[in-house]
Amino acid sequence: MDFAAQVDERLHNLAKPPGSLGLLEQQVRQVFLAWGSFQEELRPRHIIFAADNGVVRSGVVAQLSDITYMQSVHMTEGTSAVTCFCRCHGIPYEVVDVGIDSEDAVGVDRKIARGTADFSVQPAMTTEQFTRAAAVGRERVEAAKARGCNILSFGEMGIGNTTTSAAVLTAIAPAGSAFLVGHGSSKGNYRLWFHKEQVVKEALQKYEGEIQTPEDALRCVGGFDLVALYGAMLACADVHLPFYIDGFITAVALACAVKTHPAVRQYALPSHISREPGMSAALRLCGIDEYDVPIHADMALGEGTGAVLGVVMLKTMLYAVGHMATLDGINGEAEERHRRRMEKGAEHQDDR
Ligand SMILES: O=C(O)c1ccc[n+]([C@@H]2O[C@H](COP(=O)([O-])O)[C@@H](O)[C@H]2O)c1
Ligand SMILES: Cc1cc2nc[nH]c2cc1C
Repeated sequence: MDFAAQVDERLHNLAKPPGSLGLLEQQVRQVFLAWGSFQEELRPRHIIFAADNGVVRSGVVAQLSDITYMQSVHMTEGTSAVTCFCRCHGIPYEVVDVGIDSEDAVGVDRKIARGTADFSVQPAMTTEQFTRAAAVGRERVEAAKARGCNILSFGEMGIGNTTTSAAVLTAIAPAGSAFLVGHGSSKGNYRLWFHKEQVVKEALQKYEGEIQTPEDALRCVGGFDLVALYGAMLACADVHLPFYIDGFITAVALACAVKTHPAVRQYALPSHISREPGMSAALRLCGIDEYDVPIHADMALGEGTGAVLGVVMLKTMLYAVGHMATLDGINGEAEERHRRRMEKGAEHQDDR
């Protein structure tokens, strides 16, 4: 029996109606297949790539870009949403500074530049910067693997990165795809939203001749966080490490990675559906349907909040797989109990 058949048999034989744990079962199945073995313990790590985006100078966000630096510092101190989620569940994490606009680095210092260039004026980064950012992602995954991690979750922090993600997605999605640009962290600000759409549209016209591949799109209109995520996801496929994506930004990085190297899909687990309108389109490019996503909770924070919740669900499910009674066992017990009850019933009838 090949390993996939063994996994199916094991899950099918848990003491519950087959398939009744829905996506939890499907995800634990995917993780066993990614590992190529049954492992009982989850050794997670959450990796957050943080960077600033030059396109904020085109007025696409309402927030100060200084929030990238401040929130990344809070992450290292454990006082951001995602790092509270991690601490609550004992999940180790790291913040990787791939390009925060600050003199001092935050967390793991892999700063490539103090933010990207404004893509409405020039390509977001040079080819050399692209290569370095992708290598940072790969290096962090290899380091996690060397530490013995068997599951990763990815998050990001970067004011302006819903604009870079929408621009990359527009470049790689089928022509004419609608609703790829969203409100980002400025929910309900329609003036900003229209402007953002315009900035994305004009940039894609500007780089039309230059963008042929997902990598071109990431370099011209992406960000260092997106590129590091992209490099990290490619590396996960190479070292057989399954990983959870989070919201819109990580979904766009995944769409690029799957387009470049389709095997990445086998290692990628969706966690939640972001409120950003482009989320579903990005997932569909990866072959993931909205119904394949376990958490529909109107979240749109980023940082990897949904991804960490995915890890928590997986840990719960893995424990259940390791400790649940079997269907064969419970069926046998039920038959035995039934037989004894019938015998008892017959004895009572004899008594009468
Ligand atoms: O992950 C998402 O789906 C998501 C949706 C909206 C906002 N965000 C977070 O908010 C920031 C980007 O929003 P914005 O408006 O500055 O482009 C960035 O730090 C992301 O982590 C993240
Ligand atoms: C406060 C704040 C926290 C964030 N975390 C991720 N993106 C964010 C954007 C803002 C504005």
